[in-house]
Amino acid sequence: MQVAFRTAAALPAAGSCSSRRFTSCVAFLRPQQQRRGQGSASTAAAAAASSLPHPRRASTLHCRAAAEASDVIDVEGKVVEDRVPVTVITGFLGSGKTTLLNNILQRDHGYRIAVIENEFGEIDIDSDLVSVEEELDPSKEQILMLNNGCLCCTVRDDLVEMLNRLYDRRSKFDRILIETTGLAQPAPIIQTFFLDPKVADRMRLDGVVTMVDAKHVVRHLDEQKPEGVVNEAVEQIAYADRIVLNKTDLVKPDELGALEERIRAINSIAQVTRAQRAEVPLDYVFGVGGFDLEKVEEEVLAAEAAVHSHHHEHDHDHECSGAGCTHESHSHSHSHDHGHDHEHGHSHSHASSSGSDHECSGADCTHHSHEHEHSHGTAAGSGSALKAYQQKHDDAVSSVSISIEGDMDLDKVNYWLGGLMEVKSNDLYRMKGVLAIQDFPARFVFQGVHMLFEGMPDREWKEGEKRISKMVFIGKDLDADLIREGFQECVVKK
Ligand SMILES: Nc1nc2c(ncn2[C@@H]2O[C@H](COP(=O)(O)OP(=O)(O)OP(=O)(O)O)[C@@H](O)[C@H]2O)c(=O)[nH]1
Repeated sequence: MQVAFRTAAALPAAGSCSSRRFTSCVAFLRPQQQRRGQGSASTAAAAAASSLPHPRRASTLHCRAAAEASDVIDVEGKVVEDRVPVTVITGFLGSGKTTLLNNILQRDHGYRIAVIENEFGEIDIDSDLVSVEEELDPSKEQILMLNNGCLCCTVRDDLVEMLNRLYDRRSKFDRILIETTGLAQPAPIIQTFFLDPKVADRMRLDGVVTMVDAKHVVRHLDEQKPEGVVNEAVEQIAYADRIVLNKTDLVKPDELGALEERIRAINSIAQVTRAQRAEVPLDYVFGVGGFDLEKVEEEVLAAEAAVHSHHHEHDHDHECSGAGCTHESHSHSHSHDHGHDHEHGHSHSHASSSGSDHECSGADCTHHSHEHEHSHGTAAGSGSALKAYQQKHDDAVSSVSISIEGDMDLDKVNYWLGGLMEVKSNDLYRMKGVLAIQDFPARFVFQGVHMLFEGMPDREWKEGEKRISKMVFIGKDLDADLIREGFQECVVKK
């Protein structure tokens, strides 16, 4: 049996990066680091910083120090996670959240699961649909209802209270599942697990699983909302760690690729799987570790691979025969098929419903002038290994993935990333990255949600391994060029 004791992780001294977990080496923006960096900071970072209201970034960034105090360290010095894993199931109305929940609860997995259902209105319908007993029974799942509004806004305090009440009966369950309403915005729910100190200390957000209705998702994604009003369907995809493209029986098989592509363009980090009746393996939903720093690298790599294959696919399915058509100059090459939803009278703003259908035959064909805004940033940077991609559909929410070879200047990264977060925090939904910092033998991994940021040194760079920094951002109205430029400026000049 392992002996465990609690410890508070010490923050490193200024400039040192020796502790296992630390919050000050990269992008934690101690004011003195900002000032040091300011003189030599990048144009992009300087531009970003010039619009800062005041230089108090350090206080707006979330440090994991508080949560670190709850880390349980075993005798060998390893951190043992003792917080309760929580899975959030979200997805638009009717996408299959309750079906997934039922699937999970009916399986013989051995977990004791506490379920929090969130239902609009006073009449609780969903709990009737969930086939478990409500009575507290240690061997059964329990269902707790939050009926007086949407989890994402009006009842977040209720959620905190309910989570804390649940924790008092910690010995009776192993995991918590939260099913949101179909109109929930995931951000406030996610933030609850980081912002409320008690909850952060007791619970660990394992992952956000988003159900997507293959039949109707395009209609929801394309829905034009008034200025300032969130498109919940887009946001639910953007914040996801795992996406279930459900109800595949209701669309033609050849439409699924385009749907996945549309999803990946919004969120290149999340895994996407197809399903009918929400039938997915349990480990697709549990043990996701979507907010674990230890998993950042694989997710960043997967996001990069997704972007590559997306890029590659479209290089193939686009044919131009016109003299004036040069693929290199195209800002789009997507092949969306939005046609499947037309039975609902849906129309969208794309000039062409399908990039793949499009043939260039005229001398004056310039794809990049098409009304729809599909763009890939291409490899850029003179001689550097910098690559940045942005897939921009009409959805303002997209993923930007950057990878760059060469050591980064810590002060500059701090300054740039802090500036970016300060200026774009509302629009920066999620980000993950692995950085090569000058003179640091270990890689630095980080992840963030809006202004919440955590990072730590990871394994050491191996002998002969290329020191490549990679980052993925998911957000709204992201300027890929500006992000790329700012990041490029952080590379140590030789
Ligand atoms: N054809 C088909 N129907 C499905 C599938 N998955 C779920 N359904 C049905 O779709 C309807 C909505 O599913 P739910 O699981 O209740 O969806 P939900 O996301 O919980 O719905 P809300 O609570 O209204 O947000 C139900 O009638 C399900 O039986 C599927 O893969 N194919």
